[in-house]
Amino acid sequence: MFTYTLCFIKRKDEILLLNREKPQWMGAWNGVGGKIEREEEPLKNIIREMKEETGLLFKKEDVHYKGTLSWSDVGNTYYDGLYLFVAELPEQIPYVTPIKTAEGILDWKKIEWILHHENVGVANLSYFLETILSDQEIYEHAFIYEEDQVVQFKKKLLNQSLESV
Ligand SMILES: Nc1nc2c([nH]c(=O)n2[C@H]2C[C@H](O)[C@@H](COP(=O)(O)OP(=O)(O)OP(=O)(O)O)O2)c(=O)[nH]1
Repeated sequence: MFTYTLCFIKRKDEILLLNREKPQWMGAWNGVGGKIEREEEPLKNIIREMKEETGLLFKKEDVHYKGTLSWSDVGNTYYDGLYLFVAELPEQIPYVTPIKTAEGILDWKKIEWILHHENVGVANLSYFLETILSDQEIYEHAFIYEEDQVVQFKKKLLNQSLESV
């Protein structure tokens, strides 16, 4: 069981990103999410975090599980991870941005923009974002970090449903 969740909210060709206000990766864009509370299911957690951070309340059916992301260091002194989701925002829901929140600034960004610009997203965004937005398969994305930078990345098909984590 991992500690965190992370979700990318999608509307047509844009995604809602959070410009992080705190370390690590302060000033970089990421999805929204947070820490899973004891005995909270990952899907429940991400729906709660999205409501808290963006004000948007999603139905379970609009939030899709996209696998996991894990991290450790070269010496394996730490290991943790998160559950990845992509949520579809129905087009009829109006949503005004940017919005300043306690976590940072939220803004809609063109998917093409974030995929094709290096160093605007948190350290590992470019390794997994395209996959989770366009690939129907579910993967485990495993990273080794050194001082918050990716030194190794492995991607493996995941045969585990969210219900069995
Ligand atoms: N892209 C990416 N996101 C990550 C990684 N590690 C990691 O925690 N996150 C995400 C998961 C969460 O959505 C968010 C957690 O960061 P945070 O510093 O705001 O966590 P927090 O303990 O304050 O949690 P909370 O109070 O918001 O519930 O960052 C990573 O390696 N890559």
